[in-house]
Amino acid sequence: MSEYSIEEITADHLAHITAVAQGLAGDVRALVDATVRTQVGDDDVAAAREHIAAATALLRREQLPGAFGIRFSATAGKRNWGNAMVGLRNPVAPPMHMSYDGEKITGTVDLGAAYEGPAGLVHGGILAALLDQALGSAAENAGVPGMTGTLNVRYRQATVLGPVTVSAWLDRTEGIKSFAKGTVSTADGVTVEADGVFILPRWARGQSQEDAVRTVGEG
Ligand SMILES: CCCCCCCCCCCC(=O)SCCNC(=O)CCNC(=O)[C@H](O)C(C)(C)COP(=O)(O)OP(=O)(O)OC[C@H]1O[C@@H](n2cnc3c(N)ncnc32)[C@H](O)[C@@H]1OP(=O)(O)O
Repeated sequence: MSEYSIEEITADHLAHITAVAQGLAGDVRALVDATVRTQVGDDDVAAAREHIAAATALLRREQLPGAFGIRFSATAGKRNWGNAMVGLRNPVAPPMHMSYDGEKITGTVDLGAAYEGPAGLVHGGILAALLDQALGSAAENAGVPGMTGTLNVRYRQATVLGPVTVSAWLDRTEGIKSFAKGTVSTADGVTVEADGVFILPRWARGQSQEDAVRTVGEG
């Protein structure tokens, strides 16, 4: 799995690149929201597109050959900055901010117009993705990581666009299988429930638990 790598990084450099990455991703998220909601005329859209094309060309001057991958270092621990749900450097990620309280995980995220499904409501696929991430992270955090084998999602009531809380915890393990559960909540209460099976893949079995977390972990 060449997309996992280990690198040395100083605390100062980490602080610097964190700020740069968060700034850029935040700017692009703002651009996406502005794009969804803009009501300006054609001339302004054309002018904006020129600016966007110039910015894209600037960023393309030096690119990674592929995805960001997952990088480990002594200073930063695991950096999954390209992750589609939590990636610090990925403007597609809402992003969900994760916090850990023992084996319980809480993700907070503010879902704006870019995440709409039904009118004014969050797209169901986005909610499933957030739950996948949180449940997988709960298994990983409990030391029993795995790839998502099955994820069951029950949409109990509509999730209005806006602030959302995702909760996840490990329910039980059976050998190399971890069973995790979770919910999505808003001011309306629990809107979505999920349970999932996370499986340590064959190629990671036989490694130490620490190495398995390192090589299978993706959250
Ligand atoms: C570090 C941490 C991470 C941390 C994670 C952090 C957050 C992650 C969040 C994002 C998660 C993702 O998106 S992950 C990406 C989406 N998922 C994937 O791409 C997974 C693709 N699928 C696979 O790679 C594979 O099918 C696996 C790994 C799921 C299983 O393959 P395998 O390893 O060959 O499994 P195998 O030996 O045949 O079976 C082992 C046991 O699992 C059962 N089993 C096999 N497949 C499934 C299944 N889909 N659903 C249920 N159960 C299954 C079998 O019946 C068997 O049970 P028994 O007979 O032993 O009882």
